[in-house]
Amino acid sequence: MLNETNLRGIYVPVVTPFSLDGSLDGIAYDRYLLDLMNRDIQGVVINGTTGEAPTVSWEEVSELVRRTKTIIRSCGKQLQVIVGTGTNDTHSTIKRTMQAGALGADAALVVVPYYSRPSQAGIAEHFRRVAQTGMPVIVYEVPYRTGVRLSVDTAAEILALDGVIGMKDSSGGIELIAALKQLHIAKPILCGEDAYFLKHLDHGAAGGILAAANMRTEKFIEVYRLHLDGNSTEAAQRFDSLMPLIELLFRESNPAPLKWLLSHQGLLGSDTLRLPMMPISEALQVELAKEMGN
Ligand SMILES: O=C(O)C1=N[C@H](C(=O)O)C[C@H](O)C1
Repeated sequence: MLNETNLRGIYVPVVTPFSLDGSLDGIAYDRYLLDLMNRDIQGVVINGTTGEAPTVSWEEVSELVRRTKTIIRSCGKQLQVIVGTGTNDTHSTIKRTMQAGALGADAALVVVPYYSRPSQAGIAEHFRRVAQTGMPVIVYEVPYRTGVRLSVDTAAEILALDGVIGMKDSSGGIELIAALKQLHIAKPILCGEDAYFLKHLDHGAAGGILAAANMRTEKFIEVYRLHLDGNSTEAAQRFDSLMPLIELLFRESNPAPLKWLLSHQGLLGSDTLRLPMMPISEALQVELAKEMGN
């Protein structure tokens, strides 16, 4: 199980591979995950934004968790498995969070409830109830997707809950992490906005959940370690060299560019997405291939 001490380092949010007919491609998933096993990451995140959570059924998520646990075990690895269980309904979020625990997940990534635009009190109550499940909970703050922004006070209140072990900050800036660190919040905050990774580390982030770390994983790990060792100039140099890739991967909706690259590299059988997500433009394909040197 994850806790507030071991939630740190680089986590890779995994894509959900689909066959050309749109069904889950378990064979491609196993191949892709086996390739990730060769890298020195802290863990994987299933059913995050990168995993196309809105169009993946809970049965499919369960299958991905089972496959992931089997592969990690067969490789003799100790990788942490975080599963996205958040919905915009407290009841179903609690149910999924408990089911993720039963499947062997180490923590649940719970997005701030989207679409309904609940009050700050409603959001805090949502997390209080989910935290009572006993599953370690990571709060996922991504206001440009949810339509509602956590206030600093609400974020601090939620982070103070027993059972909430940390936060993934995709708030689109440094204001939230800076304010929480000013309040001496000790629970780990992971960067969830790739372009801000270095800035978040500068403000005390404990690591990152970064879609771009599917590519050039070792370089992201180097940035993290160099920064940890106080070698900020070298960390900045390494990070600068990652910025063109990050910019391309987020130029069109994540994870479409990443899926295209993974299929271009032969790790996925196709770059199929489920509607309303669409494949990337030809212009971006050309730029991505050039950036990756193939
Ligand atoms: O899959 C995730 O979790 C991530 N989500 C962010 C987003 O696209 O909103 C980006 C981050 O790299 C990983």
